Amino acid sequence: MKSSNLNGRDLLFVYLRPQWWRVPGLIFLIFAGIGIQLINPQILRYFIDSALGGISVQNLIRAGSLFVGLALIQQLVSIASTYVSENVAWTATNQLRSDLIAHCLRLDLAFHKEKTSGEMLERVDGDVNTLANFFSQAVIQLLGNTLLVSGILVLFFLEDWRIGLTMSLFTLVSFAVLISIRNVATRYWVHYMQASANFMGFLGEHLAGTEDLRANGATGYVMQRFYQLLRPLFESRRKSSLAGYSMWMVTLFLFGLGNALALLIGVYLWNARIISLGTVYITFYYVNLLNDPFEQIRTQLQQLQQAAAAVERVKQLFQAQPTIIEQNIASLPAGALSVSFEEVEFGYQPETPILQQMTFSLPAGQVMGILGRTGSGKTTLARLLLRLYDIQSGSIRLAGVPIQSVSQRELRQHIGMVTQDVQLFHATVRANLTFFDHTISDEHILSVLEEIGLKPWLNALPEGLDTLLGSDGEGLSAGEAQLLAFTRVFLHNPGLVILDEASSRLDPATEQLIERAVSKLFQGRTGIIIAHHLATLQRVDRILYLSDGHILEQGERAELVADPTSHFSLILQTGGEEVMA
Ligand SMILES: Nc1ncnc2c1ncn2[C@@H]1O[C@H](COP(=O)(O)OP(=O)(O)OP(=O)(O)O)[C@@H](O)[C@H]1O
Repeated sequence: MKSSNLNGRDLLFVYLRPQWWRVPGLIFLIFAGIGIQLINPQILRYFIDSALGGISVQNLIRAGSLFVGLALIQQLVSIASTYVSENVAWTATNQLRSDLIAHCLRLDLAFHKEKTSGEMLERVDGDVNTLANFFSQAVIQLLGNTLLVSGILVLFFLEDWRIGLTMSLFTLVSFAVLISIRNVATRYWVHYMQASANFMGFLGEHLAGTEDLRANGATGYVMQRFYQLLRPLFESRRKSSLAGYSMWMVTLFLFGLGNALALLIGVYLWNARIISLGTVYITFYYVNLLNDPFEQIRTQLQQLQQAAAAVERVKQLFQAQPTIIEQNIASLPAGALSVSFEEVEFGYQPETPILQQMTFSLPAGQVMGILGRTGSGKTTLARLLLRLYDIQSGSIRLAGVPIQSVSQRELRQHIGMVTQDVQLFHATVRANLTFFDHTISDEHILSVLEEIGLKPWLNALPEGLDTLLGSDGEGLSAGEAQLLAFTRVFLHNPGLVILDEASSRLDPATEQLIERAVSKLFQGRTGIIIAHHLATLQRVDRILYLSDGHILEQGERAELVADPTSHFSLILQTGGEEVMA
């Protein structure tokens, strides 16, 4: 569904329109439910007045049964309308959810780096849930309850104009009082929600970082911050609970007042022989029937505001557009790809350049090692090759083809990247390796695992390829996680592989496995290694030495080694730890 250029109301219309055929049924159910609620007390009046008038027990039983039967039907109608409205709401909002997720996945990295994952969850799930709740309950209740209150007031007038007038005034005043105190309670509630969001954000971040916090002895600091956040949480919660309680008290008082008024006027009119005892009773009954709709209209009005705000935020999210414009006017050849950068300039913010005057080339099938101090731009260079960001000027070509003329999909198919921080999902080993691509056969996966030396690891797993991995690769060593990432690349078979080498030291056995896997990975492919160990550079054909976003030195490794004045030989002589960080 296309939703980017819509205003808030249109957005709702687009998603609710396919549900239109359910609307007449829903309206019928709402009217039926209200009708029964209004009619049923009339049977009570008949019951009371007839009992006093000396009617036969059989007729009384009949009236009683009718009352109970109608009450039962009313419950069934309310179940049916809830069923239909939940269906309307969730079918419409599930479509909205899927469109939002698909839209977010299309947005580029720059957008996602700007938003925290909590914020995205709030947009895609929290706001859409608010809308779903609004459509499933609020619309029905708001509409139904408004009709019910109006119906009750009309019935009061039909009974006697004095009852109608008194009760209409009572309704208006009560409603005004409830709305005005609600504003006070809402203010406290907003404070509490903010304090709670701060607290949850803090908790989430620190629980995720438990390992580092404990290793660095920062638990005391965390506890102190915890107490600092707990205090406002406690205070705002107390205030908002008190405000909520006071509202409840006011509501109770108002209904006590309503009952007293109904009794007073009822008794007065009965004494004057204007109405029957049954009418006194149903006046009393209808006043009590006002209780629920009042309470619900009040909360539903609040939900209406929340839903309006949610629609606005969802609409804004839809309006965010990818800055990377897709073109599909060229394709890349199969096999190893040459890489060339010409006069590339790039900054995450255009006014702050990160890579400047970057010109180098790497022939197809060769391996280039990139080294440089931390922050020199190594990762940025890799991101540009994958076109996660667009450059400000210059050109990047693969096999002579400018990368912006190739579709993102094709680019991803021809480039494999292994980062230091391997993302693993809470799914089977198979799904983690194939990224849920069912066309890759188990035989193929097993042969690649064998080739990479991960077969013994796989054999030790309880259910082989079907074993579920913990989220975030829990239970895997950093080396194993990297080997799994290598397997992904092998299965995918790209022509260019970018490897951000693990900077931490691995145990010698894993190191050896990785060494072997890397050699295989680069066979018949072009390779770029962001190197963190000098030893790694022994395997490369070319060197690119970055400093502060510039190329300090580049060339064939053998030539640079042979030249004693080169920066690279200097690093080799000194061990060069600081540039290999
Ligand atoms: N998403 C981003 N937004 C803004 N600036 C960024 C972003 N990512 C990196 N930078 C900045 O770009 C510069 C180059 O960073 P980059 O990560 O490419 O360096 P690096 O050489 O890979 O460093 P390291 O070896 O520590 O990974 C740094 O100054 C960094 O602060």
